[in-house]
Amino acid sequence: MNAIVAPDPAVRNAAAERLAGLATPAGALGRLGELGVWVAATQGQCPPAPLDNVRLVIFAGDHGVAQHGVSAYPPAITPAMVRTFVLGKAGVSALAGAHGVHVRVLDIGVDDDLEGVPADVQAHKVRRGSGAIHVEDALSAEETAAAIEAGRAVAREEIAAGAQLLLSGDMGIGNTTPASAMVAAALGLPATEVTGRGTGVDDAALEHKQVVVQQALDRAGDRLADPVQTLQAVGSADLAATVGYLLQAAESGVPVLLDGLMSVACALTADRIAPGAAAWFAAGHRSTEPAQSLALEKLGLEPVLDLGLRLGEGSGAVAAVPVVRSAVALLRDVALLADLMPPA
Ligand SMILES: Cc1cc2ncn([C@H]3O[C@H](COP(=O)(O)O)[C@@H](O)[C@H]3O)c2cc1C
Ligand SMILES: O=C(O)c1cccnc1
Repeated sequence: MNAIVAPDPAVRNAAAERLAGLATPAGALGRLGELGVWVAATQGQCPPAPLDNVRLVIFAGDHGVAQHGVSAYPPAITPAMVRTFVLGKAGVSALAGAHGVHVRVLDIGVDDDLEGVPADVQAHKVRRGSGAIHVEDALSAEETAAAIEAGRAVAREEIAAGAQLLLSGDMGIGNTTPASAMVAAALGLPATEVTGRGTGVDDAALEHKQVVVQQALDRAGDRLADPVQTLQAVGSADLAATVGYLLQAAESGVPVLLDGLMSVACALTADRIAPGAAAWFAAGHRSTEPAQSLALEKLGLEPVLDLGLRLGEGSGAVAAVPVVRSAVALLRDVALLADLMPPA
């Protein structure tokens, strides 16, 4: 594990100074000002460069626990949606098309052979489906390491393709159950405080889902004190790959815009593995899932958008991209007040 170097503090100061000197009233740009300063610090240059190459990776996988009444939808949706991303017809595809974001979908642990989809979608596949976490480990130790390394390799590929900003997305029926367990493990909270409705389960199913999450936490016991063991016991292949992707981005000094529950649960886990990683992350949106807000609070991240969105796929991150680009444009293109005033 390489140490995380923080975004450049000298550039951060220079950017904050430039922001304060813009031809606007002090503080008038609000959160847009702060975001621009963050981008500049992550780039190590002020003014920051425009974000022309923004890249989303959707990590897909199935979850054994989805066979046990925790989702409003059947697992067969997962491979169907992978095909839909490939066709560019999912919710996030529409947003990415509107905002010029490159999308890549990867089958990390889908319980299907996905015959006919381009081979590169399965280039990093770890296994077919992850274990039902309330009764068994999600992964073996070897699979956990392989999934984290797969995510790291994907981040390196995206960075080599010129990524200036990386986004993480998820697809996998049942995945809000392991993601909630990961947040509970990191924060030491009981299932009742973290578990939400995911795709929209009713009251009875929510109660059952809370029991299932708590069973997973109790089964894992002391292993939850360790973030990698947490992934092995109550995570999944796709979530472990997402953690590797986020770790590699932070280590490589490439900023990340986070999405909803799965993305943020993985960011929290990455920051447990490599403290300081979160300095490279910004939060795209606030999801309706309680665990997502709890994790954002722990990471000290304030979401850019709050739209009541609970789609996943990276949609909340992609929706926030124009706001981040706006922040960059302001810090780059607004005159300095001092340059407008006649010399004293
Ligand atoms: C058609 C459809 C498209 C989706 N796109 C993202 N999700 C989202 O919902 C799932 C998580 O919720 P739960 O844990 O309740 O199953 C994940 O697949 C997530 O990406 C979808 C779900 C459905 C049904
Ligand atoms: O927070 C999310 O991203 C989310 C919430 C519900 C279902 N799918 C995703």
